Parts: sequence; structure tokens; C-alpha cells
Amino acid sequence: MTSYKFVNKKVGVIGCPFNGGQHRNIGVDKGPTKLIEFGLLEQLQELEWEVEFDGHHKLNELRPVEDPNIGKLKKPRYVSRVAEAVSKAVESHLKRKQVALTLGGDHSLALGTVSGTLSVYPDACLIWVDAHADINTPETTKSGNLHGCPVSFLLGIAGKIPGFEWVNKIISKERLVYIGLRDVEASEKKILKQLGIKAFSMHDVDKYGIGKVVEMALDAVNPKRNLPIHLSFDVDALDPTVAPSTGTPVRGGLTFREGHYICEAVHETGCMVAVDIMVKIS
Ligand SMILES: NC(=[NH2+])NCCC[C@H](N)C(=O)O
Ligand SMILES: [Mn+2]
Repeated sequence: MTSYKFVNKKVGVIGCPFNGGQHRNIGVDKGPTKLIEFGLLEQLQELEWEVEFDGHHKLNELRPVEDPNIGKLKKPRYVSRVAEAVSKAVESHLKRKQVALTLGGDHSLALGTVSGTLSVYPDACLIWVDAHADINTPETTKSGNLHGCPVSFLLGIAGKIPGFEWVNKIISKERLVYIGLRDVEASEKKILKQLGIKAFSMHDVDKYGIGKVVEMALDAVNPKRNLPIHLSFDVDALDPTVAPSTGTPVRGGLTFREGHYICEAVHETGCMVAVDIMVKIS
């Protein structure tokens, strides 16, 4: 039996059908609705979690009429407003000692979820499970899609972008670790290297096995297993044969079991306070 260090056995589920952080128009917003339809809440209850779900957030209502690019960044106002709303939802669940489970949506939402976690748990660490590093800055991004940039904002290296002033809870680079990387741009590799951010790529998963990788990841960011953990899981970390439901599939990903193992091992620490699951259904 896992004993929980920060939360009661309650989970607040935050439905975020949102795809404004990337350029494809279909699908990413359907993930959360499908997860609920397929019985996620009942499954959580079967695991003896008390569940609170306040319906899917109507995020499209936050879409501004005009939203011209800021530099290269696409739909900056929309993404910022949505992420800010999501950060408040996360914060409110965490303050009530619940685990905040956010269902996305594209990964720009993590700007909000992680900010929400940091505002309640400033010493939280972040485990980012993804094929991509999502650490481009507004300067380095080629696509201009904000789903490729959230981590740079969260580290405070994005510079001042109008509208994003509310993103002021910064995570230190020692508290961030990646698992599953295999599609990282040169600009991103440079940032990872410069900041010395710990990252376990698929190469490491092959070499050490997932058990060891998760242990090393936890040792890096949470050596005493006494800090709150935010797990941000992009389903594109999984191999496309397991999870084709992503806008950005990359071959050579985690197996079904490896993906589950990460979540199980993080849960076992008793430190997990927030989880993001980012899916696309097409
Ligand atoms: N969360 C994701 N699927 N991110 C993909 C990012 C792709 C690319 N690195 C970019 O900056 O646009
Ligand atoms: Mn991602």
C-alpha cells in the first residue's frame, strides 16, 4: 500500500480539450472527452480514489477575436489565457489536497498545469515524459507552435513575452528530468546541454531498462523522495504502435508496459501531486 505524503486519496480531474498550441486542427481537443467516455472516472473509483470532475473546461470561449503572432509564436494570447485558466484549476485542486489530473489537449497546457503545481508546491519536481523536449524558446522555435515551448517558459528562459507575465513560478533546472526523448531539435539540445538538464532518451531506456531509468530520474530530481512530483506525460512518448493518437508520432518509443511502469513507479513514491495526460484522438 502506498502512503501519500502530500495528498488524500482524492483526484480532481480537469478536462482540457484544447489544441491551440499546435497547428493541426483536428483531434487533440477530443482526447479528454474520449478518455472520460471510455470510463476513466469509473476506473479511478475502482482503484478507490475519490473523484471530482467538474466537466470539460470550455476553453474555446477564451479564444480572442484577434490573435496575431508575437514574433514567431502562434496564437499566443489564446494559449496564454487557456493555460492561465488551467493553472487556477490545478491550484484549486491541489490546495484541497487532491491530486490534479489534467487531460489534454496539446502540451502547451503544461504551462498552466506546472505553474499551478508550483504555486502550491514551490519545491515540486517535474518529470517530463515525451518524445520531444518542448524546450524551444520564442527565439529558437522554428514552428512557432507553443506546444514545443512550455518548458522554456517554466524555466524562466523564454524572455519577456507580452501576455505571459502570469507565468512567474519558475522551476529550477535541477528539479526537471526527461524520459523518452528521441526527437529533439539542435536548438533544444543546446539548451539542455548548456543548462545541464538531466534527460533519459530512448537510448538510455534500451541500455538500462525502464526500472533503472526511472530510479535514476528520481534520484536526480528527488533523491530523498520527499519532494512533490508533477508528472507530465505526452502520449507521443509511447511508440506509435501503442498510441497512434498523437499529432506528432515518432518511431522507436516506449512500450505499453514501459509507459505504465513510469506512472506506477512515480505513484509508488507517494509524492505524486499532479499528472498531465496529453492525448490526441483522430
Ligand atoms: N508536445 C509536442 N508534441 N511537441 C512537439 C514539438 C515539435 C517541435 N520541436 C516544435 O518545436 O515545434
Ligand atoms: Mn510534448
